[in-house]
Amino acid sequence: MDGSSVALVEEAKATERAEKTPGELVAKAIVPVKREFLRPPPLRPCNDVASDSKYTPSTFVKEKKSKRQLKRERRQEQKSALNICSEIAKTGNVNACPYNEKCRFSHDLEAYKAQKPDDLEGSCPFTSAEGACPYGLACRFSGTHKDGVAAGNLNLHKKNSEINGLNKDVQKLLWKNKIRFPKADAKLKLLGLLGKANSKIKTFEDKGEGDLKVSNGTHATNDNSCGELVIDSDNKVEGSPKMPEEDDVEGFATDEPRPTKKIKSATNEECCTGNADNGASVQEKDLGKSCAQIEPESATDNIFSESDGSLKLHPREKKLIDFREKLYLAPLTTVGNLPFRRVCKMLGADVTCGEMAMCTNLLQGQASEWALLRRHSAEDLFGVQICGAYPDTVARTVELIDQECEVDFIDINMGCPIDIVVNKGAGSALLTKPMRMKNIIEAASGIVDKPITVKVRTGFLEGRNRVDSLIADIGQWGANVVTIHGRSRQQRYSKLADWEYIYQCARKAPEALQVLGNGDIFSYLDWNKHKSGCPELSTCMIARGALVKPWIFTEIKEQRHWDISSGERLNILKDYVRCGLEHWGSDTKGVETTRHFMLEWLSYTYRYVPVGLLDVIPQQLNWRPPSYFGRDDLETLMASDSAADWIRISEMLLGKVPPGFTFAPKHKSNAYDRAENG
Ligand SMILES: Cc1cc2nc3c(=O)[nH]c(=O)nc-3n(C[C@H](O)[C@H](O)[C@H](O)COP(=O)(O)O)c2cc1C
Repeated sequence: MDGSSVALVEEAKATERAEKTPGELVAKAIVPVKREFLRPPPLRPCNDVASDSKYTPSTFVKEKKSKRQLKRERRQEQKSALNICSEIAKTGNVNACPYNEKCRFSHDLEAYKAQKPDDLEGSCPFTSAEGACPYGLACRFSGTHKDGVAAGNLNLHKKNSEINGLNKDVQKLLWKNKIRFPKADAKLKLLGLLGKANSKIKTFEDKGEGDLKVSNGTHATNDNSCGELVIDSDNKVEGSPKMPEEDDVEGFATDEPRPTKKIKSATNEECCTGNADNGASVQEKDLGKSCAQIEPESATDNIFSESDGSLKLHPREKKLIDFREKLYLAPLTTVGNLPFRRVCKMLGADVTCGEMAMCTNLLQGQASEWALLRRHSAEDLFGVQICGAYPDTVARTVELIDQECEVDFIDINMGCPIDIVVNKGAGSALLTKPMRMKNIIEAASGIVDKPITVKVRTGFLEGRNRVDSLIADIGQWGANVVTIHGRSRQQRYSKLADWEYIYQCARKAPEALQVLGNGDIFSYLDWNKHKSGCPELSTCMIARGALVKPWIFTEIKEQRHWDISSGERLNILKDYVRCGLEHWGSDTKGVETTRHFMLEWLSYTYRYVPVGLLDVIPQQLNWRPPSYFGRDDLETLMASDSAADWIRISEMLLGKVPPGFTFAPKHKSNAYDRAENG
């Protein structure tokens, strides 16, 4: 079909839509937009945002480069004028860097200044903070810096607002496999789970879970990824954004490659590795004694004290959290990053949770994975989510997080549907292995006083729901909360969430186990319906509803449909940009990382149709928006499903994209039934 015939077909479809009654549109899951706002869809070669626009050239899939080649290119890029050494940028003094010519970054201040793009509009996000901007001359808002104020310390800035950074010393010990896990191992031994047959913890050379990479792009791990991305010189997403301090702040984790030589597992098999048969009968005092016999190689090699009283496996007093009525923003890989969570907090979310982090990657000290555990001071009720296939990996991760991070609860993802996770036996695969599920929950909950929560789907296979038969056990095993996403793994996002089944499970749950429902909540009426439909539910979790309209939390709190204006929506994006620049940095890299994640988010926000344009209120999450005009140009732009228009929005807030810019959303939001991580 040529262009003009496509246009005719589209126009005919639009006319047909305009002739349908609101009821007929709803029956077809199309948003019933008032007739006067409808318009024919703009002409595009195809409806796939990834191939849309001049910004996404067909060369998007690049040839695969070897690790060595990538490393060489990275080094060259670091030395180029684009990447000024942070010490020099901070002070403006070319002699300020203690590494001199050994520094990996450019010291050519004049060349840097010559190529530095003009400042962006707006003011530096750090100017109101104590001290001055930690990015100094490299800040894209440096013109707004106060003269004569020395650049601030990035670490200090972050310390004031962000916690849960991985300590560099701990990271090195993790790399060397020299951290020991007395609580986890004692508990595993007690449960008879520390024997070789059960232990799946691998050394770095093992190509097991640790090499987990996710093919569909929703979550990739080992070499920088998982939602926190690094943008390379072409601004193509490669992995996790390197937190600035990973490079240059003493004491924080780094993305430097781990040592390659074969490392012996520090687990003392004789002492701590139990025998699967005898574990359950081992006496507590014997456990304590045998573990205490291990001589750490040096005092600093063993960060956990051997005389830790917690080795005594007395049942712990859990610090319980009452989730009732609390508005819970779901864990969301990639898009549920710290700046997004801050925005949701501003708009009324009560509970936030980090993006899913893989246990094996955390245990290997991968900085990009640890970045997923970061928490902002605004997140006053915060949990992290982990995913693992075996009790030992999960229990050790829980012990490590308990030791290293400040979190209010730890959630175990037992619902992740993506193949690479499921194929390793983690995520929703656990729904087919109740014994493994039991062992994981018992081991994890037995070693910390923080609540252990689990997130599940209804079951693995369509029509074979499992959770109702497990729910009493889940409580018995030690979980304090279970969140049920009302779909099976097989179902992914197709069909509506089965809330009747969620209610059934909630009614069967023991009193001590709080049950949270999850699926398709998109308005305060959805929320009210589930809360009143099943008083046994403690609360509900909101995922895509918050992505598409983060003000859903305000709507629920204020019990209204907010006919939000495009200007108000833009202000929310501005807040995100400010939080993004604070988190990822106000230098070029930080700006582009912020842009990248904002674009990921914008690949959801266009699905919102303003209340004032609707024939039927409220909009439902599974309805597809037709093409329509907004009440002003900005509203029309915000309704676009084109990546080029999302980029235009980003340019309103973060300046022009660099030459050769490409963007394709990780989660293709126009594919309504794609699998995500939960
Ligand atoms: C982009 C995206 C990322 C997600 N990442 C996670 C995750 O990291 N962990 C998780 O348990 N669920 C994840 N999920 C699933 C959601 O938390 C939630 O269970 C699911 O979307 C159903 O809720 P909803 O209908 O409100 O969207 C993700 C969902 C989306 C759309």
